[in-house]
Amino acid sequence: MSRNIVIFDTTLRDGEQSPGASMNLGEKLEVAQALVDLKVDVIEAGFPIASPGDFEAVRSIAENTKGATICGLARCNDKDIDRAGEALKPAEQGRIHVFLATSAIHREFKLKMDKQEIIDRAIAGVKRAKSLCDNIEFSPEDAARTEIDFLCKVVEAAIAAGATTVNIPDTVGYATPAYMGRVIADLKNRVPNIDQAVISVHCHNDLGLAVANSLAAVENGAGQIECTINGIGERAGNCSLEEIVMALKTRSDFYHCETGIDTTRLVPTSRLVSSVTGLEVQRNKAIVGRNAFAHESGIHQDGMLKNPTTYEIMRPEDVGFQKTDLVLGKHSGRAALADRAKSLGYHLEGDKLQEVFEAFKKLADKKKEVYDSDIAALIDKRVAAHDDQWQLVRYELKLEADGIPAATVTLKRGGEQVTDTFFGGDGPLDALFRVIEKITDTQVMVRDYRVHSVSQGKDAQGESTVELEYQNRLYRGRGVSTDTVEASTLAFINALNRIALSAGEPVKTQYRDTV
Ligand SMILES: CC(=O)SCCNC(=O)CCNC(=O)[C@H](O)C(C)(C)COP(=O)(O)OP(=O)(O)OC[C@H]1O[C@@H](n2cnc3c(N)ncnc32)[C@H](O)[C@@H]1OP(=O)(O)O
Ligand SMILES: CC(C)C(=O)C(=O)O
Repeated sequence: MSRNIVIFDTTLRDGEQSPGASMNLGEKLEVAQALVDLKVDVIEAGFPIASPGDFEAVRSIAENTKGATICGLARCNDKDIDRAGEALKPAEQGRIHVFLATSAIHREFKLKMDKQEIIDRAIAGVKRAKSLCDNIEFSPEDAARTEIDFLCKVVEAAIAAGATTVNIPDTVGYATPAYMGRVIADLKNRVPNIDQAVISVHCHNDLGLAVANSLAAVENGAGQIECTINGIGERAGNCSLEEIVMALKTRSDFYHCETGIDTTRLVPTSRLVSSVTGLEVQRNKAIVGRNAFAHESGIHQDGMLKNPTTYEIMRPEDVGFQKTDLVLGKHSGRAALADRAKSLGYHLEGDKLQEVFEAFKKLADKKKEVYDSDIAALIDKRVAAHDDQWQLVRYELKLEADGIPAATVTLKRGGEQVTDTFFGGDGPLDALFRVIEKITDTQVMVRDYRVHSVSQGKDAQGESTVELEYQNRLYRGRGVSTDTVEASTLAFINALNRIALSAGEPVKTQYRDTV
């Protein structure tokens, strides 16, 4: 049976503690709504005593954001707790999160309290918070560096005083997975009232282990994970929400746990947080980085085209990316090149594929990434290099006395030059296309046709693009000229040449002499 793990998001509190990540009220409300859409269970909206702005952010999120528990942080003193209680008043479901450090280092140097004072203060703080709100979380800050016997005592006292969630922070990212797992197992085994509260973990990433430590905690019985979008937070950050959620989902066979997160919202939420905080997501960041579903090497791309499960353990659509990205570069092979060419409207195989592949490898040695426009240019250059391709010599358009268009076109190919005329059609351009079909002996359907200006002024260049259907495949053509009719004619011929290049000899078809 699957166990539900509560996802506690602290992007707006610990995440905002990343240097330079401050968000204004409007941005915080927007992020809070995105977190609701993502379906997190708890949103830690801020630390109300920290400033009037933080108080107003927590109050306003409590008032306006429905669909998640809204939490406010407080030190273990009356002023902080009362301020948090006040900010959370408008919430449908509120939670006060009281923290007090318990490790020897923090007791001695920071708080200057002995063990008994810590226990007494924790009990008093939880009781005060409980008088304002039913849902209370208590965190023994720096728990991972706290003596385990003392930690058990503090946790037992906090639960007895009314804490409904006990959060075990690895405040300085000191734990390792086996160690974190053991702390949680010890609390489960040694604290008599532990089952009266949810055990939570809050892991920092100083050793790059925040997600691994959180997973180890889950494996040993933790029921809540504290995390942030993109893993932002104090210093090296916190456990990344997207990574922990996808680890639990992808390895549900091992953890037998689930979360309520709508994982298709992960990428949009990551982008929103990155844009409001100004903290960029590194390209190779797991789950949401630009390269997370990008493949550049030929062997991987070939495997991906045969079956995506060969090189992907998750589907990009499941986290909110549109699709896998097969990036063409110096490590790519023929399979990926042919696939990309196909998506651009060319169909390469055999010798033609080999010829373009050799030119592609030379280019890829010089360029980091080969873009679609590079591939199209390579293939088009090959088209132009062949004198077995049709070229426009001249064209003439007239309207006959009865208003019927007449298009006369001269095309050449190698040593051959052909002139022909077509009368009729759906207009002058249709007449032009028909006569070209007649000369080239190729019958196509025009699926799309566009003209737009690509430069400015009276002598602006017009660019025409056409999309032709031929034998159930689409071929695109492009033409540029200051004369838009000529641009359209060139685009049509360009597409017909691509048909010839890709499919070998044009298939002879009957010319349609009626519209
Ligand atoms: C691990 C964490 O992430 S905890 C959250 C950290 N986040 C923040 O600190 C962000 C917001 N903080 C702030 O705006 C300010 O620090 C404030 C407003 C909370 C406090 O400011 P100040 O009153 O000027 O105190 P300052 O920050 O200099 O020092 C912290 C004081 O809180 C005490 N303190 C620290 N933690 C606790 C606690 N959990 N319970 C009670 N007292 C605590 C410290 O001992 C120190 O007290 P002292 O001045 O008597 O030595
Ligand atoms: C307040 C606590 C949970 C915290 O942020 C930490 O210990 O890192």
